[in-house]
Amino acid sequence: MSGHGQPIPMTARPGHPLNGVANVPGDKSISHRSLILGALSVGETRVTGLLEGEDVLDTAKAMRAFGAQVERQNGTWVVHGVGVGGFAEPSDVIDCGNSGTGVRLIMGCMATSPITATFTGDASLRGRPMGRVTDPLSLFGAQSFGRQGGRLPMTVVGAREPVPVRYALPVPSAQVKSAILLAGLNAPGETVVIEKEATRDHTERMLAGFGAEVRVEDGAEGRVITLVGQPELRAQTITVPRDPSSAAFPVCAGIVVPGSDVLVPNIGLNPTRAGLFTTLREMGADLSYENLRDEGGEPVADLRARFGGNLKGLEVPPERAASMIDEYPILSVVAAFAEGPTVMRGVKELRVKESDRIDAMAKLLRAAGVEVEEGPDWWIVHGRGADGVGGGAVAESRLDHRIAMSGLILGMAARKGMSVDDGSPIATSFPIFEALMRDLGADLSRG
Ligand SMILES: O=C(O)C1=C[C@@H](OP(=O)(O)O)[C@@H](O)[C@H](O)C1
Ligand SMILES: C=C(OP(=O)(O)O)C(=O)O
Repeated sequence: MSGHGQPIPMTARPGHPLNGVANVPGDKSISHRSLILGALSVGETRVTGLLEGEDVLDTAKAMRAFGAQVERQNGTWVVHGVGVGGFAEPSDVIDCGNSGTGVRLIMGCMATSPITATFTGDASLRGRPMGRVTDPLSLFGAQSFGRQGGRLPMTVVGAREPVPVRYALPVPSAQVKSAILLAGLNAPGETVVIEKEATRDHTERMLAGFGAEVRVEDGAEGRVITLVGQPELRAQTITVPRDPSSAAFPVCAGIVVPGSDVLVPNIGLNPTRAGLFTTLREMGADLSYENLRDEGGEPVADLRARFGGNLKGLEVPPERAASMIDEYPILSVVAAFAEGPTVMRGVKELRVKESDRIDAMAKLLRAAGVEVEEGPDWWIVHGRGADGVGGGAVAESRLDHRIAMSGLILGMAARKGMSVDDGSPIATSFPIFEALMRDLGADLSRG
């Protein structure tokens, strides 16, 4: 769990081109879901390529607390599930560390069982809104008792006689959608979630892969997802693909650090996740998709990112936001090295992530000499061109891995480098970031 150890100050310095192959770790979203769906299945689920970051390890611990067996055997994660409706009541508080995905999905999957669980997390997670999940869970018959504003710690009392739910998402959130679908697993009848904008669809796809009946229809109201409750989920063998959200960091570093040529192999280009790469290409980045192929019904490519030095700012289409929601911090770094403004609208959700990411990046960029304007759900970064960013400051990472990594990538290309006060949160999603960036040639040090 982040935020419990000593802060790790880190500094990145310019003048070191990045070259080589970057093998980024497994997808965080799919890793959480592999453990959770494995725990809700009958039989032995085997998972290779699991992201062994703190967020996912906290979910593994939580699944054990609800009665599943979860073990790592020679690099493969083996889960012996308890079946839908088989969760036991945990004997202690469930600590999900820094992970919004972990806590919200787990609340969903226990909310329709007759058990009670209390959830907490680190200071970042305790500041994030949980009402977006507990409101729809109350429609199944679950109750919740948390702090003011629907904050953790929070106790969820699962419904004894759950009823299925039909719910239109008020916010574009895959976590809320997933919590409802996971709760719907143990409710009789059909649970329906409607989303106006498509958010990442891993839960729907994986539920179908584990044997649940899931229908997805595009209608006038948006995407309508229907799950037939009380299936028997069957254990699966899963190979977790590499994480496009982690790939974003070496890709963007390759684009902004002069002289770089970086290959990031095997990255899924599921349209619900790939918005950043489309945007970078529109900005004029030298980013190519090599060896484009189909794996398990999804497009996959090796991403090759080279420094070109002639990026142009643009307006990111707001309807693209969900498909790149975790990538706005690193996009704002690329935008700083572009010519002209980059306008990002429809991104209110950035304010309720591990930190308020608009505020955190605006302060970081301003400290580096970049002008930023912001409003409740928009921000504009005024680019300074390929060699126009000064840097030379220490930014606060605010218990937010993506802010820490974004600050360090900025430092690799800014004239005076950049430091962050605490790189320890990086271990939540990308534990090998430091070693991987150094292997590419980055001058990245602690202190
Ligand atoms: O479902 C998921 O795995 C995730 C959904 C997104 O959150 P929201 O659902 O809050 O948008 C994203 O920011 C997070 O990193 C992972
Ligand atoms: C928002 C993120 O994660 P979570 O919501 O799971 O904490 C993220 O990884 O950028």
